[in-house]
Amino acid sequence: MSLRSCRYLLARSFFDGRIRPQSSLAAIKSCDEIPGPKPIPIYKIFEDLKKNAGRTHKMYVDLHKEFGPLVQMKIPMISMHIFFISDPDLIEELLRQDVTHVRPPIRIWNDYRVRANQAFGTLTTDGEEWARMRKIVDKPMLKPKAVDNYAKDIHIVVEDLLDRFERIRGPDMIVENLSSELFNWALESIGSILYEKRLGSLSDVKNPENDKFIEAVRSMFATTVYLFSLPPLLSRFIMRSKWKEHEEAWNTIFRVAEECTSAKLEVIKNVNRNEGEEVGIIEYFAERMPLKEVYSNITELMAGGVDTTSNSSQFVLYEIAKNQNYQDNLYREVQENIKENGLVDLKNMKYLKAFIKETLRLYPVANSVGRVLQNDTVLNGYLLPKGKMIAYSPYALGRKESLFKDAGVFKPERWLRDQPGQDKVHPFAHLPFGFGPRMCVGRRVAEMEMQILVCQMLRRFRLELVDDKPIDTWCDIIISPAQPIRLRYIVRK
Ligand code: HEM
Repeated sequence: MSLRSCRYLLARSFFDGRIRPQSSLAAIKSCDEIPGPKPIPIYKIFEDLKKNAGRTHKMYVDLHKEFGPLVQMKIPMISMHIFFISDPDLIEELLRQDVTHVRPPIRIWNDYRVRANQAFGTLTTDGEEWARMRKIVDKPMLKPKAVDNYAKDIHIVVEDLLDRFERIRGPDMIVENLSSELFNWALESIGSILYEKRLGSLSDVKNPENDKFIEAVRSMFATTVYLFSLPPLLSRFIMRSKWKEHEEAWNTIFRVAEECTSAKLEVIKNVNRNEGEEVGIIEYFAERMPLKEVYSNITELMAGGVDTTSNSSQFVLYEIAKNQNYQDNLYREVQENIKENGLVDLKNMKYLKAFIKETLRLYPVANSVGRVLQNDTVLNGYLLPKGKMIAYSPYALGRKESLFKDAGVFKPERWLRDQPGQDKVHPFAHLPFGFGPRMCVGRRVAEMEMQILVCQMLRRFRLELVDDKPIDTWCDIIISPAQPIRLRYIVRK
């Protein structure tokens, strides 16, 4: 940015009142002065992608170690200019003042919707359209009372998973392919909430459509890594086969979700409701948004509900098996909170919640959470112009020693506030679900699914690691285990 345009932005920001009067004009620096690596030329993008395959989350750790809490990255040929922050005070300043909640779009996802004549859902849209839809989606997805109503179904799905584990365990008590089992469980859980019916992902005779959906979500994320940093037209031209794979993945995702949604809409047509009667999610949406948006939002919720909860749950089970003393603590808490109806009362389970929080600190699903600045903004003494992208990496924050003592150590106690001598954690140092009105809409469902999974799993099994080989993380848009997690499931007497 030239000095002239920088001065112009500064002057404009003063008039707009976005720079506090005490900030002296001379002290505010241009964003060009923010430290960062040398811009990647376009011909090196593929080399860079290859070099960092699966490790972009670790790259963010390295970036902040080398360049500090505010870093800039540039790919000039495609006009990509993004800032990364890892100081929770700055993250708080940014997210609290942000009233527009515009996330950097993943252009190929949007491009697919336009080309396939599909509507956008809350995941892919912004501005007034997003705000209108999000208001509708929030109620059945985030309101605690609404989410409590899903507990019974989530519980039944977990029990089916555990019955299945007992059936498929080998003589050595090992369940192979945990990731596939948990993908199916997560799909079954979100399906039971959205469609109020069972999809059959956990039965021995499976519906092939479920496998196709799971594979399509995996492929959609995996191909996104290659395609998203280029303009859609260019990536379609240069990486034809990846584009085809990406498009086919979305076709399957939309087709399977649409078939389930249409079947539910057919059922709803024939139901006579009493005034004020509680309705399910699809009916609730259908009364409040155009049909095309019902389809797109249900599709995005179904797709968003699979890899996220399943990968996090894999890490939760791994840490339980790895830390037998923590497993004992968890089991004790579960036993103390069994209600008369046989279900576990999740409300008071502080240790369980701390355990899941600690898992998401070390293994957050989202690689980065970003916003597009809607105003010229001064952050850390630099002027960041309107329209620029800014992001934080939950993984880099979680691994930062200055924010978490013994950052590499799994220690659920750090989240128990009533324990003496606990370090105070900055509230903006741990945001695995994002923050504010744009926060993950599936958060409460995901938390409840994981909590019920752990409780019921521990009531039935003691978990043990098969071997001591460390498990690394892999990242393609979302973070997952780099190696298969192999556990023994020993039935409790
Ligand atoms: C451990 C589980 C999960 C994690 C860690 C997670 C994380 C996130 C994060 C970081 C965001 C971006 C938030 C922001 O920009 O501030 C997000 C958005 C979103 N998530 Fe999740 N998620 C999880 C589970 C789920 C589930 C189960 C669903 C579906 C039921 C879901 C659906 C969505 C959707 C639709 C959005 C976009 C919302 C919007 O932009 O308005 N997520 N999630």
